[in-house]
Amino acid sequence: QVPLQHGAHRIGKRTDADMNRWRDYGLGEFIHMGLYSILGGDYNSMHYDGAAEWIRSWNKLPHEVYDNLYKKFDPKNFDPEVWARMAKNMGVRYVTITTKHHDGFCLWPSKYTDFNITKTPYKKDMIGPLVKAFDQAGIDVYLYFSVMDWHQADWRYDLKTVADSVAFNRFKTFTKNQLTELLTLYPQTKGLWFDGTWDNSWKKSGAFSDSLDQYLKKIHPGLIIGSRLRADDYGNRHFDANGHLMGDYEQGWERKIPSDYTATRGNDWDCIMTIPQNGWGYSKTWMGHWKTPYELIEMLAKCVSLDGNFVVNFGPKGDGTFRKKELQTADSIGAWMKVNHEAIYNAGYLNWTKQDWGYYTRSRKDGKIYMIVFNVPINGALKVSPAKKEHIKKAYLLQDNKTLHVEALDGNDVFIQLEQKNQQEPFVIVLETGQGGQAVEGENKHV
Ligand SMILES: COc1ccc([C@@H]2N[C@@H](C)[C@@H](O)[C@H]2O)cc1
Repeated sequence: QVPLQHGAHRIGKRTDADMNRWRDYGLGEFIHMGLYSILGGDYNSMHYDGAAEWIRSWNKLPHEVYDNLYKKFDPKNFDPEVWARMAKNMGVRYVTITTKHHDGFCLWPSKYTDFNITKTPYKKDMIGPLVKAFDQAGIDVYLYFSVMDWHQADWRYDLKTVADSVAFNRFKTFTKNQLTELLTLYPQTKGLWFDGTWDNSWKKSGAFSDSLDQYLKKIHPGLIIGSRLRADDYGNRHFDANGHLMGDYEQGWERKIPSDYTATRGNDWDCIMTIPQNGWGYSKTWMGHWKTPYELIEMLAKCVSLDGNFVVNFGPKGDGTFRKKELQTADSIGAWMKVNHEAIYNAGYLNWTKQDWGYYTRSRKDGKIYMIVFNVPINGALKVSPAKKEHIKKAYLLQDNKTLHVEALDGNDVFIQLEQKNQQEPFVIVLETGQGGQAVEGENKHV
């Protein structure tokens, strides 16, 4: 064990009520809205092929052109109730909204910089109405905040000179002030989602990141902060020099999902995912493959089966509306969740052997076991190998309670026989199990 002042202060999961609520979310939504939403990845009829919210870093776009976009920022058709209803219908239980991305533009009336929404034609605060609308819809709100701030003269990528450190100390104070402002203006906020913390300047500020984390939780008890905020004494991020997670959950799964349970290291975690291949802010022309609702539902099932949450990102247009394909995606996921949410909400990992047909989840409320089926075998027989002392007593379709035939195999394995094999979308089977005792009777019991 390396002695650390600013490594993990808690070993193992955080288990208070706020964190237990976070663990049970299952499905979430991310929203990226900012000046970049105006351009949609294009400038001067050229298309930037990077992530649209990074267009300011494109050498074909002069910084002062980008930074003057605030003069055009006017989401005329923005309606927080519409955003909240879309999320509610999709079945999400938490939403993370960008308050300030790397470009430094603030969607709230910050008194620490004029580069904020009150100086735009729109003038009004967007964060307050969104927090209120989501909160009233029963959706927990988290605020995305980029530490890296390209607009602030005191931002530094590295600390090479005394002057760098003097400037960066001013920057740290600015950052702490803005975060205090956000938590004071929007007390319903359940957590902060930090980004832009990979540069050397921040890696050398482990002590500050630790004291900031503790300060924010002191002024906002219960606040949830992932592992992307802190650096330890040696600049390690997410996991300290002793391999312990620094944060309330692992926040590294961006556009990727753990391969198996081992890869989660037993921590809480969530995966944030773009619907296109990459790109978080609105892009007029989507590059590459647009994930279907089927693919997103399979990612959701996989995340929950590995004790994580799954968060789908949306990038509204500069006028404050969502593109049609995003609305359709939210609708399709919502339709599936209406029927199958029992297998997703308050559910998590089950230590049974993974089978080809799909994923197991187990309810944290009543221990019920769910099979989320994506691949039906040609013979319609779904293999289930319960853990040693667990036996399948009954199997039925969640959508219509139809009991399915269970055939005992060797040991306490079973085949669950599907009567029809032409399902058009993923479906859920509920398993009722008994500890010990007699397995389900099978006609041709193998001896
Ligand atoms: C590969 O480097 C990056 C840096 C920043 C990001 C930002 N994190 C996501 C949550 C988006 O905000 C993206 O701009 C993504 C990849």
